[in-house]
Amino acid sequence: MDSRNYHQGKSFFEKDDPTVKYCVTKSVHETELDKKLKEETLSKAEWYIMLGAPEVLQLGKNFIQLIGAKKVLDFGTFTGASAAAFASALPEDGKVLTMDISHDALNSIGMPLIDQYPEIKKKIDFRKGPALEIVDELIKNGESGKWDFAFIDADKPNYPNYYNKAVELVRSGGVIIVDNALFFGTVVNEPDKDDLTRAIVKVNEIIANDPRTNSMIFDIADGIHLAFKK
Ligand SMILES: C[S@@+](CC[C@H](N)C(=O)[O-])C[C@H]1O[C@@H](n2cnc3c(N)ncnc32)[C@H](O)[C@@H]1O
Repeated sequence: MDSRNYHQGKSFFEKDDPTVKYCVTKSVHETELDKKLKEETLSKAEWYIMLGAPEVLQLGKNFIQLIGAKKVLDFGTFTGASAAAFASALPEDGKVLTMDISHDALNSIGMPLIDQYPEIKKKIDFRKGPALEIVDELIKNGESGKWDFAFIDADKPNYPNYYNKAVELVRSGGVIIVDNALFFGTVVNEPDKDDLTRAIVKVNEIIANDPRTNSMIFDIADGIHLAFKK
């Protein structure tokens, strides 16, 4: 851990803030599985701070349904919370391809819960390996422009690469959510803090100047950069 306040922003760490509580109560609709994954991850995972914020996952679900998404890319599985949330918003024939270099947290915490919901599990393709290699393989196999939605939430130094690959893979009208766009305030207060912060600053710059997408940064949870493929 470093000097960042990793408890800043996400609603499950801001329980005493009445505005956060109001917004979450009025707009976040977690499934039973979403709630179980959140509770087990927060209580059992060593790196529980990595858990996706329910409000960000809700926004992802809303976009998935709005654009009629069927194919979702999920960069960073961890315990499976984002993959399971997105799968719950997809139609029967929808698919989430979720990528992670490790399945330790998934196997020990997430999968025993996901196993209890076969209708969700059958929509998720759990791939173990470096996400960059997996998406490069997709591009090589002619999958460019065939995906609807992407959520970028894996290793920070690769965020610029993941964004560029996601723009390539997502169709026109598709949506990309880049998580941690404010990186606990460091992109504003200490943009040169370290390689991780510099990578987030860089991806925000790439998106801001990208003629392939329209975009907007939102100050929810740890910040998200939304990109809409033209
Ligand atoms: C912030 S967590 C993902 C959280 C998850 N999306 C959620 O909503 O709870 C980041 C994950 O990225 C994974 N990761 C790190 N480097 C990676 C890489 N090169 N390729 C794929 N996944 C990676 C980590 O193992 C970790 O589980």
